[in-house]
Amino acid sequence: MTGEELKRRAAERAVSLVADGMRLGLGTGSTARHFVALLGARVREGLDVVAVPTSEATRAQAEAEGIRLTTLDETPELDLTVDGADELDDRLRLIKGGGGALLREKIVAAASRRMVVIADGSKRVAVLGRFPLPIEVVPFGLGATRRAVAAAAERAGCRGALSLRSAPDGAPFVTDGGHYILDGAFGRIEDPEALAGALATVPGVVDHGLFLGLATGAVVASEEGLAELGRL
Ligand SMILES: O=C(CO)[C@H](O)[C@H](O)COP(=O)(O)O
Repeated sequence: MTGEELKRRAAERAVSLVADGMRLGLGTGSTARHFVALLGARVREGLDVVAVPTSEATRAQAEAEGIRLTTLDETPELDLTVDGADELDDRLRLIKGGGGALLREKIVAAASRRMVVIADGSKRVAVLGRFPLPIEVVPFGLGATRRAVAAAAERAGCRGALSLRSAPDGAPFVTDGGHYILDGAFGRIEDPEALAGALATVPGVVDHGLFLGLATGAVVASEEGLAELGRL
């Protein structure tokens, strides 16, 4: 089975969790894209839901699928968010933000009663950190913020290169919120909570891709079948 087929399998299970009347959060990335496509098919069959997208890319896809959209201003509490992840551990701690949407993804997940992660088996790790940690920063003061991020990470036991993410044209990648992303190649993050706490003290850091205590469940698809973690 290809990676895309595995992602679709996980998305199919997540779509089965959606019921009429639900207020949904729609994730971002190639796995979430399968979910939005499958959800769109159910909406065209008559399913009545309303959804908040976590990126402009997902907004465009959801609109094209005919999914009714809302905002967290109109609908501040959601029933279920379904999103992908770059890594997840057995305690449902995540690294997200490979697609650059981590800030809206975290706001939407925090506004949801349930957040279900959909992923293929390659995303499951024993210890977070193989995937570089995205850290969203304000462009102003980038040099100083980068130094402060490095110092904060070191206090939490993490060292590694902090690379400014680039767009395909070589310019800095700019998030939907107008920020830059530093990708921290820390390797093993032994204490994600300590790192999250340390990063939160740095002025100029808007947010980071550690999602701790947000995911309530996960569907992980591999050749062996679907593994379900936590509460779906
Ligand atoms: O956090 C994300 C975007 O900001 C994505 O959920 C994450 O990067 C996983 O993407 P994919 O499903 O394409 O592997």
